[in-house]
Amino acid sequence: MAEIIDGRAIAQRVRAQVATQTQRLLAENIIPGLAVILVGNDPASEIYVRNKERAAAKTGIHSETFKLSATTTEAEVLALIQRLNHDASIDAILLQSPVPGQINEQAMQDAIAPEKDVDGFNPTNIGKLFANRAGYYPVANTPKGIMTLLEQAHVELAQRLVVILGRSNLVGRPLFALMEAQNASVVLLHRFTPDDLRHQLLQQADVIISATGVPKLVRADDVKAGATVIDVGITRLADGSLQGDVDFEAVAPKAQAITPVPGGVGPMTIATLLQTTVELAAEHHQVELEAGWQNI
Ligand SMILES: Nc1nc2c(c(=O)[nH]1)N[C@@H](CN(C=O)c1ccc(C(=O)N[C@@H](CCC(=O)O)C(=O)O)cc1)CN2
Repeated sequence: MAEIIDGRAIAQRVRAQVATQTQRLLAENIIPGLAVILVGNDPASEIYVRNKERAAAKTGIHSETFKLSATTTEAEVLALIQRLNHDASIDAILLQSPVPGQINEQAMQDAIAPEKDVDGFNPTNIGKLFANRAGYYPVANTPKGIMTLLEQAHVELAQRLVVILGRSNLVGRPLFALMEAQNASVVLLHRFTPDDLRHQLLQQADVIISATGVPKLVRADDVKAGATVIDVGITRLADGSLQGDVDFEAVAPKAQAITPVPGGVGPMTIATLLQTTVELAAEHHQVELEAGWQNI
């Protein structure tokens, strides 16, 4: 039976480290500031944003949430982003995704100042990631959190075959770059990959990351014995339960390590958001954070 990678426990350790780092910054009169913009009434987004507010407050980060109506215009969101770009009390700006149809999400991501782009969605930061530039820049929090999970579970990436299912800007694409930078051989598959090719590649993978939102897409016969399986998919079923992309019961007995849904990757997204907020605040004030995140 596989090791179950406990995302809640690892996220808790990241949050404790964020609280410690925040205390260090506060001692130098630096208050890390996070602005979260929520446009519209998507019920899941409302919960995620509330959880972000609560988690920030618990760690000592100053957070402000801007709840805008579903009819807010693009010009209004842009004006808010521009105001926050110039607000010295704000180190990190996040526009909760998805946004209503009248708003061009990419244009808003482009408008967030790269040095406050806590989601790492601005093309300047994406470019640095894909060019494997040295120095600090923000990276999308779900893939960054997955890298923390793998590190904490002592999963080796160098010289391993990693297969990623799903090429979103939120998960698959940045994860591809992060894994490649760790000297993994990475294959990024998507909805146009033929089923038989997907099956053949998955069977060879040392590490599988699935971020498709297709319930139970990854089955036991897709997985090589001893592989590590990371499930990013979260689908709410008719009975209210959550189902991942991986058939957990069937795959777990074959895998070396596996994340559950819920309680795997999900909790890392908010913990890593707080981590990135503190890192951005430290960057802005040119303060070196003493302990590395690897000490969690
Ligand atoms: N601007 C952004 N928008 C969105 C992001 C993001 O990183 N930046 N990610 C997701 C939503 N998200 C945070 O925003 C998020 C998703 C899931 C979880 C989580 O803890 N999931 C739990 C299950 C929760 C449940 O019961 O529904 C788990 O998997 O255990 C936290 C945050 C899209 N938008």
